[in-house]
Amino acid sequence: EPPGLARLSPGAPPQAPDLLYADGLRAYAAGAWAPAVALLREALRSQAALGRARRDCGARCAAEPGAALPAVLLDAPDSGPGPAQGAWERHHLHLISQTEALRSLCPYRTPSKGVWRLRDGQVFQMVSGQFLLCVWNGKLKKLDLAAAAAHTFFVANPTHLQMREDMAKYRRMSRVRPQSFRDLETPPYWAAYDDGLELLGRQEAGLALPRLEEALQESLAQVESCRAGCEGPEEQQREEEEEEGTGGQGGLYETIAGHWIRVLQCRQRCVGDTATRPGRSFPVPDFLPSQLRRLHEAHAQVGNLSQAMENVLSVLLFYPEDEAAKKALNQYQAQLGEPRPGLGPREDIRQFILRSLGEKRQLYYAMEHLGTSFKDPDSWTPAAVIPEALREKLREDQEKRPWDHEPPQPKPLTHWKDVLLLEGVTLTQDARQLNGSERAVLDGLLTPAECGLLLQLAKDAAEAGARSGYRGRRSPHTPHERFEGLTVLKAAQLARAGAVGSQGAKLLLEVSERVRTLTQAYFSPERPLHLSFTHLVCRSAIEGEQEQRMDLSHPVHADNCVLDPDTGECWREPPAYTYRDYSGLLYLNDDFHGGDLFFTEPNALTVTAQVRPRCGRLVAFSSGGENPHGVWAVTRGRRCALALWHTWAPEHREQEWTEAKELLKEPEEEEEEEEEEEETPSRDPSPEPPSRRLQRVQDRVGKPPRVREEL
Ligand SMILES: O=C(O)CCC(=O)C(=O)O
Ligand SMILES: [Fe+2]
Repeated sequence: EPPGLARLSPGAPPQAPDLLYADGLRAYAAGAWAPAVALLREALRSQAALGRARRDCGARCAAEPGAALPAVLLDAPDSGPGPAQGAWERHHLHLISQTEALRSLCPYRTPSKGVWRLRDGQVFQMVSGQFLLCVWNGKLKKLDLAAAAAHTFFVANPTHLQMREDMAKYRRMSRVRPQSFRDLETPPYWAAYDDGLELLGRQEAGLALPRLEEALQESLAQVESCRAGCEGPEEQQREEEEEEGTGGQGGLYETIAGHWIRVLQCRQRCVGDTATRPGRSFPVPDFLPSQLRRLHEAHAQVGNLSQAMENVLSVLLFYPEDEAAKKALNQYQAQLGEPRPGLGPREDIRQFILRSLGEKRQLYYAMEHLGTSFKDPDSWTPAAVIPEALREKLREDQEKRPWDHEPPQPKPLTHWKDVLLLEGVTLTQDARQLNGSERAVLDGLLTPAECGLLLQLAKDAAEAGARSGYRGRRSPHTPHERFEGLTVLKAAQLARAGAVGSQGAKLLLEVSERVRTLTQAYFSPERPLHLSFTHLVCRSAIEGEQEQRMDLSHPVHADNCVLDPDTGECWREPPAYTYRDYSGLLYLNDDFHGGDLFFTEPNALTVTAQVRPRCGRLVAFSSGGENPHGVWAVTRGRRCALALWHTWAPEHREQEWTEAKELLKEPEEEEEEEEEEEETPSRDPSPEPPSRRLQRVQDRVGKPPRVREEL
């Protein structure tokens, strides 16, 4: 056991969680598993206690306005070099400093500096404490806790590949019960809300009510807790600014006002934060109204009409024009008979809305007069709260809003203008956006009709295979998916035999050439690339085997070398296809669940970028160790893509491509050629030089291959 570890004594007040965490890590490094687990659990416990203490203190501050103000703050406003402050600012400052002064009395306000640092986005580290916990617990044979910790970590970090594997291992262990996979950090309001909904579904409104009420109370408490935590990161940010010499220049007023605005912005985000969690979310931004709706319905079902009224009136506080709520209100009023003047919305919700609107007013004021920004997370904010001068601009922004979540606007590849083929193709993400060096996502390579034709080809080929006794086999990568692969030559042979349409087979060839041209133009304009292998691959989820899948559709790998995740090295030697230089994946559909492509760091663990397949989308990247990649499990439906690999080495050019091309020639073309050959018999004293024939084939390949409009 390393020296100087924090002492843990039951019942003692919580210690700074970051220090406990650091000690836990030291214990781990020394292999002292038992103290490591104890310290980490204590770190998590004290982190939670800290949150509660802040929340309670915050509530006390709000309840006791008007404490004495430090004179320095009140005297200060004019001392700064900023613009002269008017009465509003003075008043504002007064309010701010009042709250600030009070808050400074809160416990944990000035604990070890590191606590703030911990709060600053390092929750992940705390969660990774869970991760380490599970490793240690595995060693300590506390498997139940290990599985729960692993599950907890995994819910928060679903792309963590190491944990995915560990989870799979725990699931295979017969001693770990399914109930062990519980989320230690699921907020209680979620469990309560889920229970409430389930009971409502079973027409058990009476039992549902206490659970739904608990969910609402707990969510409001969680929002409070989040609000109370809004000062830590800001505090740190200010410290850093000061260290960098960027802070403190605008005078005390600017510093405090800036701080206050950041606090308000943070508080406004709290409902959203409470409503969201990786892997699970309430309908945001309707988090509170949606709970109130369930509540009024449940109360009405059990005949609590006055409570049904209170809840529906609360919904109307958010959305005064909500038709369904207005209708329900009328109905409840009619059922109640005599008017009840004393009945109003719930007090907790009324207070919540009043406070939130007060904050929004201040934020909009600052936006209008101090030039700060504020993105209102709520859709229920009444227009009257927004200053006239800002409304027009915000409305425009709102209209743009759906694009906020879309990938960056594709830019046309103007510098490839000379490549006629590229008409309609756009660059959606470049290497920088994909966090790599040689990676790109291009869209618009196929029309929907072309995708349809290639999907049909894959389907017909699979059926032809099934008829000849070849069943779609299990994927080589996972037992939970079927895998069908079709090469260009096989497609051409099947077309020749009439088993698949020749249009699809021809398109397959044409499209692969389209991808090659693009890949070369983008990554290797100076040095020709050749196709070395083209494969139309479909992966289908096997029904009934998709519950809690932990495996991948395609494990992380690099395409031209053997990846060693431990060292991050990639060995360019067999069995890898070492001659592959650039990879391309051209997707044909998106009507399946899961199946996104992802890139990782060379450790094969940290996901650096993800791409959702869709018709006509090409992901192209260099095939080496700089681009380890994999595919998330396909859990429903069928995912089809054209996988292509390019090489600089002409000797590795795909022979089958040329054979397929020959096979697919139309009879007239062949006749034409035969005729020509007859015209120039080999006996001819001046035979056509071989290059001429090659030229003709190339002409055909090179004739505007854009069949898109014709399809
Ligand atoms: O289908 C994909 O998105 C990736 C497939 C892949 O990486 C491969 O076949 O090497
Ligand atoms: Fe690959």
